[in-house]
Amino acid sequence: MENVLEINQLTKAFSSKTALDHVSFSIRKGTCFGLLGPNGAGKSTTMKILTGILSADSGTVRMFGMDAAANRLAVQKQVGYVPQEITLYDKLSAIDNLKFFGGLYGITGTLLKTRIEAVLQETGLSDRAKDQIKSFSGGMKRRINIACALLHEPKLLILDEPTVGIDPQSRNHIFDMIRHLRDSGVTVIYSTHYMEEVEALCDEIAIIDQGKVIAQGSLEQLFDRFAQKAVYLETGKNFQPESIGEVKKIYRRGHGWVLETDHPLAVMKTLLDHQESGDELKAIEMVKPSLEDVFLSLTGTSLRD
Ligand SMILES: Nc1ncnc2c1ncn2[C@@H]1O[C@H](COP(=O)(O)OP(=O)(O)OP(=O)(O)O)[C@@H](O)[C@H]1O
Repeated sequence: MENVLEINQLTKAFSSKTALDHVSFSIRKGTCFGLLGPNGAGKSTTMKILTGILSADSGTVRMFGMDAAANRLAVQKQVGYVPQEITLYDKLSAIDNLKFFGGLYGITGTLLKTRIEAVLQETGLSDRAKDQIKSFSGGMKRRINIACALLHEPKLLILDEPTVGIDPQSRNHIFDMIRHLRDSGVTVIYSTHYMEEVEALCDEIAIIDQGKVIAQGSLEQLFDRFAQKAVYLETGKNFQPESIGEVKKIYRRGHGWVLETDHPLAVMKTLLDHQESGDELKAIEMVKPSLEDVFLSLTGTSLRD
């Protein structure tokens, strides 16, 4: 599958602060790509370089097969950007905001009318079209902000932490919109510091920390490479966890034990065999790996810190 975006060795510093340190990744057409990292990792800086708001100190960006710096206008026409800060006119209605942003993209007349109807439908806010933005919840404002970025039917949609501080209903709506766009062939870059969002939404992920991409791949690849596999079990009093082979580490969790192992199936079989020989087994399951485990194993710190 063709790459919509190829970033190679991107660097950016603000005075003495290195924001991006040789960042490279590529994104395939029609995928949702998650840029995951803590505050200050460099996510916004990367996105601002992609949209031409900032220029990189060094490195290259290729978009749709073109050098982005040399073909800024041609590239920009195919990119929709939803910045972290909501940029709407509070005193204007949703529809007037959309007319304004449509004008910025050079869309006018019947096409503008059709596109406004389409994006309002996509955001689920058609019935609020004539209401002033100041009467909208944070989540609804965010949805209109996304609608603005979709007016010109971009092939690549870049969203910078779009769910910070919004209600669950709007969040679910945004997720549905993104999935729908992705399924219709739009490529999406989604930045967040919420691991659960990346797990729910993204096909490919780059984990960024202190300006560096520290891991990249699909969820399965990241779990496979970086998350410790484990088995959780609850047993009767006689259980002696030390007696289980192939276990690297054992610790208590809730009413049971977590057994870290590179061979969870073999450990589960051993445990089930033990049960046949009289040990009381109340629960046994594989521990589902998470991006939190991946981040912890890569950096030694928690993303939630
Ligand atoms: N205009 C600027 N001037 C000085 N430093 C900046 C500027 N913009 C970003 N930085 C610094 O660059 C680093 C990366 O910031 P960036 O905003 O890209 O991070 P982020 O991952 O998007 O985090 P956040 O979620 O907090 O926005 C941070 O240390 C930040 O303080």
